[in-house]
Amino acid sequence: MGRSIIVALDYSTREEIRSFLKEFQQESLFVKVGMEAFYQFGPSLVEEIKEQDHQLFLDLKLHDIPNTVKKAMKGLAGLGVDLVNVHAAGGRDMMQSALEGLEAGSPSGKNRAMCIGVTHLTSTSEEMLKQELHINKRMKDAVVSLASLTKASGLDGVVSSALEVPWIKKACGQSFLTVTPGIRLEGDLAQDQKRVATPSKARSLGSDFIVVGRSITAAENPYEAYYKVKKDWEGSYVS
Ligand SMILES: O=C(O)c1cc(=O)[nH]c(=O)n1[C@@H]1O[C@H](COP(=O)(O)O)[C@@H](O)[C@H]1O
Repeated sequence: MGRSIIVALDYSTREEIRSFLKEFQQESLFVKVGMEAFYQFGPSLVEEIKEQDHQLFLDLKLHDIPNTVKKAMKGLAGLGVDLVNVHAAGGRDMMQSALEGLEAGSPSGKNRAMCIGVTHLTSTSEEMLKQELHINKRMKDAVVSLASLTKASGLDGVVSSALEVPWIKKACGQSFLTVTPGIRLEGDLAQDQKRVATPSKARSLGSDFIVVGRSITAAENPYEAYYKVKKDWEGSYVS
């Protein structure tokens, strides 16, 4: 898995998803199907996207008791997606059970999907961390703590904001994947996101994948917006 853009297909109709993907028949994308689309359109949407040869992140952020997460992951593994996630706050047993479920449900001869842990949502500020979650830590330390637990549980990486990536890489190693939402093009509104970065900033901080939703999907021309994000992301590449 190389560094790339993951487009969050947070559309409320299947038609909008289809017409977005229709623009990319010549190019294989990495897309994300999250709760909004999956809860409405279900596994058949995943099958439809996989048939078009796009890579797929199924973002359902599982967070439940270990046994439930294991069984749920076993079911999701059969969909043949490339990347799935859980909330790291579910703990070590839950994360290990997620991996066991994924392995048990993966079709024989196929690698299991990559599995990552969500640290602190990019919609959480340091103030919220203290006032609402009663975690008296700097955001970077709270994120690194969950990233280290995720790594110790055997997962492949984490979701965090781009701003914490250098500390995650320092604590968990360069090959530990960092998937970073909260991405905005210069001048775009942050909306509900609190920890944001531009694609070029995320790249320079070392993100492996940026997750981009509204900067692309809510643009007047999503196709052009995708290439604008791509140019900003790739333009600042430092090898
Ligand atoms: O797991 C995620 O993908 C995720 C984690 C997180 O901390 N923050 C976050 O925004 N996301 C997802 O990333 C996407 C960001 O969308 P935009 O804010 O529209 O770019 C949404 O689909 C969120 O569900």
